[in-house]
Parts: sequence; C-alpha cells; structure tokens
Amino acid sequence: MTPAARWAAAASVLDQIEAGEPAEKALTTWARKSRFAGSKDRAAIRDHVYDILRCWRSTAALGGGETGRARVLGRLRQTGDDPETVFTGEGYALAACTDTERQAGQNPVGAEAVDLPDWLYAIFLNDLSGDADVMAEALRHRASVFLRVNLLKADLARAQDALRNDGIESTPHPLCATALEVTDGARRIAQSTAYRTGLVELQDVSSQAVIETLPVFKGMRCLDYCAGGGGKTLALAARIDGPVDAHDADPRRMTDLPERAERADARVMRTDKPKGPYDLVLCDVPCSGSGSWRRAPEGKWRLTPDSLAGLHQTQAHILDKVTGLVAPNGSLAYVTCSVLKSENEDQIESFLTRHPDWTCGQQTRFGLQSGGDGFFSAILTRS
Ligand SMILES: C[S@@+](CC[C@H](N)C(=O)[O-])C[C@H]1O[C@@H](n2cnc3c(N)ncnc32)[C@H](O)[C@@H]1O
Repeated sequence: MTPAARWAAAASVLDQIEAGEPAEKALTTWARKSRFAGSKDRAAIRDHVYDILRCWRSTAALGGGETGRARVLGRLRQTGDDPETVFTGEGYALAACTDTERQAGQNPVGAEAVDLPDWLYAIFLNDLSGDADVMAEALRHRASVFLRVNLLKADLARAQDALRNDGIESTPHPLCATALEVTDGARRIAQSTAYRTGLVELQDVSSQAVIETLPVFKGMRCLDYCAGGGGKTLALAARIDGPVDAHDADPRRMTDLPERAERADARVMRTDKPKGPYDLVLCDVPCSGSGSWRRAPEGKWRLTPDSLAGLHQTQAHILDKVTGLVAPNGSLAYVTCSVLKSENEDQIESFLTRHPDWTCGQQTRFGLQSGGDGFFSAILTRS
C-alpha cells in the first residue's frame, strides 16, 4: 500500500470508531476485509489510528470536523505534513481536499488543546495543579516499550545480549532495576528467543517499579487479589523468588497465566477463594487507567463521571474485603494506574477513616514524567 492509501484506510477505521466500534475491533474488521494489506501496512494504519485517538479532540478541531477524513486532515496539519501529498485522489488515496476543507479547521483551545474531555481537564487542574498540562501532554504521545528482565532466569546483560541476537536494542532504565527500554526492533519482541524463553516480559517500567515498593521477605505468603493477565503476579513471584497465589473476580482474565508462569519459571497458583492469612495482599484495583491512556487512549474518551464513581465504589469494596485476608503483621498494597487523586490519596484517606486500626506507611506516585505510565501505590498495615 502507498503511504496515502494507508491514511485512507486509517480514515475509514476512524469512521467506525466514531460510530461506536472499539478501536481493536474496527482494525481487525478492516484487516479481514483487506487481505491485500501486509503486516507493515497494518502496523502503519494502527499507528495512525492510535496517534489520532490520543489527539481525538485537537485533530477534529484542526481538521474542521469529526469524520475520519477530517481527523486525518487535522493530524497532518498537527504534525506539519502537507495534506496535499496524502489527499491526492490517486489510486486508493483519499479524494483531493475541497476548497471548503482547505479553509476549515481552527487551532484547538483549552481542554481541546490538551486532548481531554472538559470535565476531566477540570479534575486534572484540581488534582495535579502545576503538573496538569505536563501530564495531559504526555498522554498525547506514544509510550515507550519496556521489558522486565526475569531475574529468575537472567540478568540484564544476558537479556540484552539475547535480545540483540534477534535485532532488538535496549537500554536499562533508571526507574527500576529490572527494566529495559527498547530503543529499536520493538516489533520483533514477540518472536524473539528472549521473550519466548521467558528471559523478558513486556511490562511498563512504572508497573515494575511498583513491585519494588512492596515489603517482601523470603518465604512470605503472597496473594495478588486482582491478578488479571498476571503482569504483576509474575513480577512479584520473581522478586520474592517464591510462590504467589493469584485471584481475579473474572477468572477468565487469568487464562494465560499458567503458560506465562511456566515460561518464566515462576510459581503461581490460581485460586477462586483465597484463604488467608497472607503476609502481603496486592490489590492492583480496577481504575480509570488514566496513567496509561497513552497505550489505551480510548479510555480517556469513554470514562464518564458515573463510571468513575462506580470505580471508586469497587476500589473501596475491594479494600474493605481483603483486610480479612491480611496476617496481623502483614501488608496490604493498594495500586492503581491512575493519576487521579480520587482513586489514589482520597481512596486511602477514606479507607483509614473506615478502618482506624490501619495505617499507611508509604504512598508513592510514579508520574508520566519519569518515562513510564502513571502509577500509585500505598502500603497499608494494621496499627
Ligand atoms: C488493573 S486490572 C489488573 C491488572 C494486573 N494486575 C496486571 O498487572 O496485569 C484489575 C483487575 O481487577 C479485577 N477485578 C475487578 N473487580 C474485582 C473484584 N471485586 N475483586 C477482584 N478482582 C476484581 C478485574 O477483572 C481486572 O482483571
């Protein structure tokens, strides 16, 4: 496909998303109908779609409309590329711009310029004060690719050598001792020997750093109460070099966990009904995901005040429920990938009000400025 034909394909996928289709589904449907497209075409179209999803409001303002075509026009204006080289009307390219389109569009302002819904920008300004615009701006750009070196199987240097043999370049990241930032060859990771033999896992650097904040000791009993796909379960199992119980309200989310654990030489037991006491209960609770909207940008347009209020309730419910699983001298680690105060510090404050026999020893925020996703962790113990 020509570069212009890829933009045309992105415009049609964006129209499906505007009509309410989830991005991944719209991309898959397009790919099924377009067997002529190769893997490089699909990757380029995906990148265009996700770049525009991160900048959904500003591209519409700059392009003068909410169609896929207008957003592509807005995106090209945003990046300083000449729209006339894309809107050529030749072959499978988008039709040439009309005079009206050439004159349409305006510079985005306010929440539109930082690509947040109005109500969320107000919360950002309130919660993050001086950092609000920096955070919002970071969410408008692609995230780096990070790997966690599985210390059960390799050290950083060995993992880097193995990756290099498959054409993947990486560099250690200062935020976390297990993290490598991929600087070249990211698309080759899934096929690489290092990945397939469990030397490395794909995991954001802040997500790894959260595991480093947990109080651990040899031989401890650990439970990951919201294990999901098990990214943190595996990191925790590697950190303690011991077994971890994994639970999730939706056990289907843990389907791939045994295979991932085997590849990593990690000991993970899935459990429907965890039985305490545990020395550490990790609760990586469901949240807005606002710290990882660079990777999952649809989240920032789908979140509503009502759904956020529902998340607050679930988070408080989980915290209350797991207190009974924590050993008398044990710890409860509350984690979100959110930058919103209401899901982080406020949630801890109201927990401590409901449970005066608990204290919070340590709260850590990992900002987007450090290069990774935005994360929050709090370590709670009984007084
Ligand atoms: C943020 S995700 C976990 C991600 C995972 N820890 C990781 O690192 O890949 C939150 C998980 O909490 C689960 N969940 C939602 N409500 C829950 C509840 N009441 N009890 C336990 N798990 C719950 C969801 O199914 C989801 O898998």
